[in-house]
Amino acid sequence: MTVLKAQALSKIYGAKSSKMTYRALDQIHLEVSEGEFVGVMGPSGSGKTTLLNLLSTIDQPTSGRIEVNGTDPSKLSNKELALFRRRQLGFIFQDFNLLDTLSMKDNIVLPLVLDNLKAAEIERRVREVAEVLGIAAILDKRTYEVSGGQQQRAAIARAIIHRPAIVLADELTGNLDSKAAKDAMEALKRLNEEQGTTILMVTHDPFAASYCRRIVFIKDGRLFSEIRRGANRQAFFQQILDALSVLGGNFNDVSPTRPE
Ligand SMILES: Nc1ncnc2c1ncn2[C@@H]1O[C@H](COP(=O)(O)OP(=O)(O)OP(=O)(O)O)[C@@H](O)[C@H]1O
Repeated sequence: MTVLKAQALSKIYGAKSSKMTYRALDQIHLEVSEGEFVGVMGPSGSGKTTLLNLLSTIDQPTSGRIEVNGTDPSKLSNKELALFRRRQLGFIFQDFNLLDTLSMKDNIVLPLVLDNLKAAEIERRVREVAEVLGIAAILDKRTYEVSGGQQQRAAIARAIIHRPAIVLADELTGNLDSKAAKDAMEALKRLNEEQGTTILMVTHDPFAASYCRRIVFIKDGRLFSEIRRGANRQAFFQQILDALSVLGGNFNDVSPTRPE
């Protein structure tokens, strides 16, 4: 089943009346099926953030259509859109976006509290996701008492606890050291393989990307190429580096020597 469908998506920044317009995305087609783990890569300025902002309904396309689970968010009222975002989408950010005043557990359960789930069901779900993400022991701690890696895994728990149709992640390993990045990616891989969580992740990082099952590359706002992982992640890592070198452009964060 197709969870996310983007058809002929274009984004032009700048007012139509002004001469200063910029075509950041040009006729992007992208379909993500249920249970897929898709990476989006491309040089700086290629349009990755713009694409993610459109898919996450933070911004609207200049032309083209988006559907998530059969719903076109542009047809929703503001109130319906807020509900749609809260129920159908899960977000993971580079800087975790956890609330410092709350415990890890209170951060994680926020989407369920907003949806008025029963306390016993909330408790059951938080235990379940904390177990999968290896953060059961730190649920009562605050952000400043745990590592960046643990914060990111708590943020992943918050992104999936309400069982969204798709999880959208933006440079989720960008603020993590290599060990924490590996832990976060292994956790996402487990969620994808064992629970069928559908994930779309924008990243600069070939190591993080090697955990995806499919990667689409964009350049100058257009789809450039696509690769799929076979059984071997190491081989896929090399394939990603090769694809990036063909793509060209500026990849400041690429570190091909990162330890496995
Ligand atoms: N609000 C805006 N107004 C005008 N131009 C913009 C705006 N946002 C982005 N752009 C331009 O659109 C292009 C795509 O930007 P975007 O941030 O989507 O790229 P990116 O691939 O995410 O880059 P990076 O990897 O550096 O984060 C860039 O040339 C950028 O300068």
